[in-house]
Amino acid sequence: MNVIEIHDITKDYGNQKGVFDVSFNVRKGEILGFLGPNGAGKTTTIRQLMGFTKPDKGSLTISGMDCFSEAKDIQKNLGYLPGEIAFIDSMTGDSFIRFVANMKGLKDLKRMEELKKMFELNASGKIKKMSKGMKQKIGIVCAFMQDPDILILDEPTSGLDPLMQNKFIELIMEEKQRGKTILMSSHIFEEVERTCDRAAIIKDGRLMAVEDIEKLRSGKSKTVEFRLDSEDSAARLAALVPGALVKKKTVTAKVKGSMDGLLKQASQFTVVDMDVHTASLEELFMHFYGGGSND
Ligand SMILES: Nc1ncnc2c1ncn2[C@@H]1O[C@H](COP(=O)(O)OP(=O)(O)OP(=O)(O)O)[C@@H](O)[C@H]1O
Repeated sequence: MNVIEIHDITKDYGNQKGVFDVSFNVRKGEILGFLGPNGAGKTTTIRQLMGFTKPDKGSLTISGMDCFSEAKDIQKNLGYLPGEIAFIDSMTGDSFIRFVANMKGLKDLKRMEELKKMFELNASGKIKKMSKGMKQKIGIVCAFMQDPDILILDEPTSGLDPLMQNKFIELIMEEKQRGKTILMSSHIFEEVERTCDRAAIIKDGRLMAVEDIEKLRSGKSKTVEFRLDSEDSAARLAALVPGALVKKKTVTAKVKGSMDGLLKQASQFTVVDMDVHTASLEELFMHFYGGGSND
């Protein structure tokens, strides 16, 4: 069952800016990573999901309700972490959190206290004097304290140090265990790899792919390097393997999927050494961005 549905939306800001013909869904209990370079259209899409702007064409629904006309009802059961939080700088962090809790009609503040403890947040000072990381923690507390079933998070770990990024990943995994549905935009592929079931990749306002993280992993290529006993053997092996490169006694080949064929070819020669390099998920990520190669 889909909780979030985006049907063929276009929001055209002119000059090729905006989002164009974007469609994807987030299933119940799923964590979907929304990835893309700066200016790709992640925030534009998220703002339409929040009902802040209306698409020029297409529709968005959350739990079957229209994101624009029924935004108020949707937000009763939704946690939202904006990319840039509109703080009231003269307030203390604690008074801001209480202000948001009041707005949401939240009476039980137990979860809020748990979250503050989890992120080691002392929010008693004025927001204007806080670091970006502290402000981000306040945003996280505000998004999760109501214990909503659906969460929309725009670059949730932005500004957090590595320790706090890990805490955030723990929190996300806990929430997933508890059946929450989460859409999370990110620049950090490792974070998406560790937490998400699927990734939707957007570039220049257009959706490039929606893939299972498992499938992305299995689609990665490996670079295999053989060192043979002679230059002659190396040249003969390279001639058997399409696309292989040869340099003196070394043969380098790229493989996607099973390595069996390549190993059988190499076993006809005397292999002195062998090295296998698996493309990192980040390399794969760059491939989707069009900024590198991972063929
Ligand atoms: N209100 C607006 N008017 C005109 N152009 C806009 C408006 N909002 C966003 N844009 C442009 O639309 C494009 C998509 O922006 P968006 O903020 O959605 O990207 P993003 O993927 O969230 O990027 P980032 O990772 O930098 O946050 C950008 O080129 C941006 O400048």
